[in-house]
Amino acid sequence: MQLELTLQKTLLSPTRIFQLDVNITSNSQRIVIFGPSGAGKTMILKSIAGLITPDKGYIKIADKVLFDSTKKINLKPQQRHLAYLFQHYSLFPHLTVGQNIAFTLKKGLFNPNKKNFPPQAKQWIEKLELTELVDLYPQQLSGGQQQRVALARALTTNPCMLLLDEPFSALDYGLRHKVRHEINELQQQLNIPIILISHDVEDVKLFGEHVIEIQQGHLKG
Ligand SMILES: Nc1ncnc2c1ncn2[C@@H]1O[C@H](COP(=O)(O)OP(=O)(O)OP(=O)(O)O)[C@@H](O)[C@H]1O
Repeated sequence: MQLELTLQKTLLSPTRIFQLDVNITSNSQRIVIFGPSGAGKTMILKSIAGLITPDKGYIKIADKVLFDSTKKINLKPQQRHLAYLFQHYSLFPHLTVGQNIAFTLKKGLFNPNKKNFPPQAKQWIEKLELTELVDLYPQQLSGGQQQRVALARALTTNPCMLLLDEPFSALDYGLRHKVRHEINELQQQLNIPIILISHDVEDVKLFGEHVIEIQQGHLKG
């Protein structure tokens, strides 16, 4: 999928200034943005998702312009049709697995029904082999299971791209290896484009068809 991105953003804190200034063009279905902690990876991903607004820049995915500071285009996150999977999954602790997955599809104020899920939720519950877990709560799941629930919830909206923010960092070493390979297979099966950010070289090796290295807010090299 074609990605064109130019971003500039300055963040000021009392003790320092952080400047993000990057330019990325890619045709890859599997992009890894790699770099040390604090390099600006999450800021790039959140800018793509529409969760933070760059000072200046341009973001285009496929034929859709998501952000253009000169033309004052800034689509809302829900208009971008992207799914953002956070580092710590952000599941709702008071909702069951099934309700968590159905949550993004619900209309109105009430939580999703505990037993009847919309077809799009059912489809992902089955595909990600979560049928046996639908009645459990997030705290009753392993890290890998929570990860699958978060992924199912992200996929129910039919996103045109998955944004994965350090998706394996909360898992212990053994599970990280297993879940990394599961997600790799799933991405290939679904053929859904991903941008994955990580500071782990194993992610680069497995997912990095196009690797973008970032350091202190700038592309390396
Ligand atoms: N609200 C803020 N105000 C000031 N500086 C900020 C703010 N948010 C982030 N920063 C700074 O921006 C820089 C980039 O942060 P970002 O979260 O994008 O890094 P990262 O590469 O994703 O790191 P990590 O791998 O640790 O998640 C960091 O140096 C951080 O201190």
